[in-house]
Amino acid sequence: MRVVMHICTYVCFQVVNHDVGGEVVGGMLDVARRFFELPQQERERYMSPDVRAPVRYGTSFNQVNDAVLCWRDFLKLACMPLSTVVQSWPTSPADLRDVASSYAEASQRVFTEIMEATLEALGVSGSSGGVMEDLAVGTQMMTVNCYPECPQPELTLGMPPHSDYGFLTLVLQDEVAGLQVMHAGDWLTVEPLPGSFVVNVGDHLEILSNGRYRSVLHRVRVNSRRLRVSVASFHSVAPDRVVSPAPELVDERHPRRYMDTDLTTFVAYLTSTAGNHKSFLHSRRLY
Ligand SMILES: O=C(O)CCC(=O)C(=O)O
Ligand SMILES: [Fe+2]
Repeated sequence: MRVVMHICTYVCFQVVNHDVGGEVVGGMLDVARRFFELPQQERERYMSPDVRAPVRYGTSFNQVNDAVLCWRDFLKLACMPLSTVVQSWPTSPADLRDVASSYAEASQRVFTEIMEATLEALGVSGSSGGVMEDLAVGTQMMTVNCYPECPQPELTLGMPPHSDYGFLTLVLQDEVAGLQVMHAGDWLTVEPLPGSFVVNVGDHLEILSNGRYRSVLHRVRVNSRRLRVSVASFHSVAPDRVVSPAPELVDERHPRRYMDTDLTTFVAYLTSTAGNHKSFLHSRRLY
């Protein structure tokens, strides 16, 4: 695969010309749409208060803590190890398991390729405690988002400003704009490029890179005209695996900026607070 990257802003980029077939990305958006068209009772079977559940349907951002609800429904699917977790995924639409597992595999493949290039660019490839090996047996969570048409879009958001927790997030958006990233004090809309992946730097990469790469603050706006669907795939190491600044990137001129962290600490943080903005990451900062 030859990845061509279009730098759309300073803080995130879109990948086009990847080797994931149109039927895989198109199929994923299509089955996502059909899932959200299912009767409410069918979807509600997957509701769970347990944020660690391998399949979880819900609404808003963090339903338990949000003071103001967001205009969004979601289906979260754990994707690793795929052959085990797929058994708990929804059985309806009938092709969801097949289509979503092909998509999850493709996304993990693209992630691995971009992550290898990223480590090389940082000068930590082949070392840093075998991060690629840890990622190969790490975690992948897929969030399928649906933002219905909203009669008063100026009163709410699809998602509040936040950064993602993992190393990189691959976002597949349909043709409806809504995702915005913060750059130099302004919200920039990431224009949908059909079939492309938007790649966001997450908190774990900010920590690993000792702040060379910054996780991107982003939000989702809703509109009154068209429902929007997106699929975000979050990639990280296993929940108990510690993420720390790569030793190669810490020296006298670049002191260590972050405490060690792991996914378990992040989940505990999320269940205790609204977790908006970059608050989790800031809680891991040393100065
Ligand atoms: O809907 C989008 O474009 C982005 C979704 C997102 O930021 C997330 O699921 O964390
Ligand atoms: Fe996000």
